[in-house]
Amino acid sequence: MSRRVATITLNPAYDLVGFTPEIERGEVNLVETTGLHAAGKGINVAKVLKNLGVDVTVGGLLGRENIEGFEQLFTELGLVNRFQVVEGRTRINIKVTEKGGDVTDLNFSGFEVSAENWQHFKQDSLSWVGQFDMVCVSGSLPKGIALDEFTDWMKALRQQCPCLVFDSSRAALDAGLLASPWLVKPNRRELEMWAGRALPELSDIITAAQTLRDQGISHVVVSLGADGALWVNASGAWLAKPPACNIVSTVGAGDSMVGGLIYGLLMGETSEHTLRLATAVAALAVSQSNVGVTDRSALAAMMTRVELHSVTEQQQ
Ligand SMILES: Nc1ncnc2c1ncn2[C@@H]1O[C@H](COP(=O)(O)OP(=O)(O)O)[C@@H](O)[C@H]1O
Ligand SMILES: O=P(O)(O)OC[C@H]1O[C@](O)(COP(=O)(O)O)[C@@H](O)[C@@H]1O
Repeated sequence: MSRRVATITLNPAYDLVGFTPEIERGEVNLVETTGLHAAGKGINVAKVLKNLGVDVTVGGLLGRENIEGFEQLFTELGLVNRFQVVEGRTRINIKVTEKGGDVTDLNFSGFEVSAENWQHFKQDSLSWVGQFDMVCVSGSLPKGIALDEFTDWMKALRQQCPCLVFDSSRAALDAGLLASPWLVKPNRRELEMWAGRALPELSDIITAAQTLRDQGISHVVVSLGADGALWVNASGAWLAKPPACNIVSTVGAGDSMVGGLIYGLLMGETSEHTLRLATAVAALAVSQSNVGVTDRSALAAMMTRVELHSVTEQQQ
């Protein structure tokens, strides 16, 4: 029986989120705490999907020593928990928003994964991923997981579940892309790092996205921060732009977009509708301290404010 969606987060995090008018480097900065959330990319995606009414299973690796906040979240949201517990602590990441809306991320390192942990995780995850309509792998890799091991696991995952969604950065992004996932969502900076060059114009981004498509990736969605997102697939290319938003925290904006994309695709919506929805979900996320869709009417209203157009050959 199909079990809808599973998200896998190999390196989750508690996000300590706060606000200070202006960060002064090398000085003592007083920060107003806006939240401490059990998070990490796949967990944020799962939260959005669950809010939208989709059954979600969450998996990956979690540190034993500070697991309670995650267990509480899974129970509260009714997420099916398939995380493997490893020795050590899940990391805490610090996210500080300044008055202009800039966010500084301090992403720390957490537990280290032993060879035995990784073997067990591979075996276990590959025994259940095939039950799902879509599987989303997102985020960085903890210490102990070699890049070639990650590529091999992603390839095996792709065999089990063709609709593999992937969102990562730096070396883990490069390693995961070698498995040709079904959908990938880099942000502009991540795409530039993968491409090894700056991508200043929309046409540069489209060219890089097409290169990824040529490598067997069906859907390439490039998120562009306040400028919105570009989606390139076999049917065309579209650009969505959100309205100007009051920024509380952009943390989880990308994850919210991934959640919206998965939701639209799962529901069989068109690319246009799905991109509009995902852009609206992400716009709501930046106006709050945490991710999630708590008000469906606010989402519907935000969708009407997203500007969306097809990117024609001429514009490309
Ligand atoms: N300042 C903003 N105003 C409105 N929407 C935003 C803003 N920043 C981000 N978003 C939305 O969130 C999406 C993801 O943000 P982005 O910064 O590109 O990704 P990531 O969080 O992965 O770095 C964007 O495509 C956009 O739809
Ligand atoms: O796994 P990474 O790449 O280190 O990122 C982890 C961080 O990304 C987040 O999932 C937020 O991601 P986005 O802002 O890209 O949506 C945080 O919850 C977490 O602290």
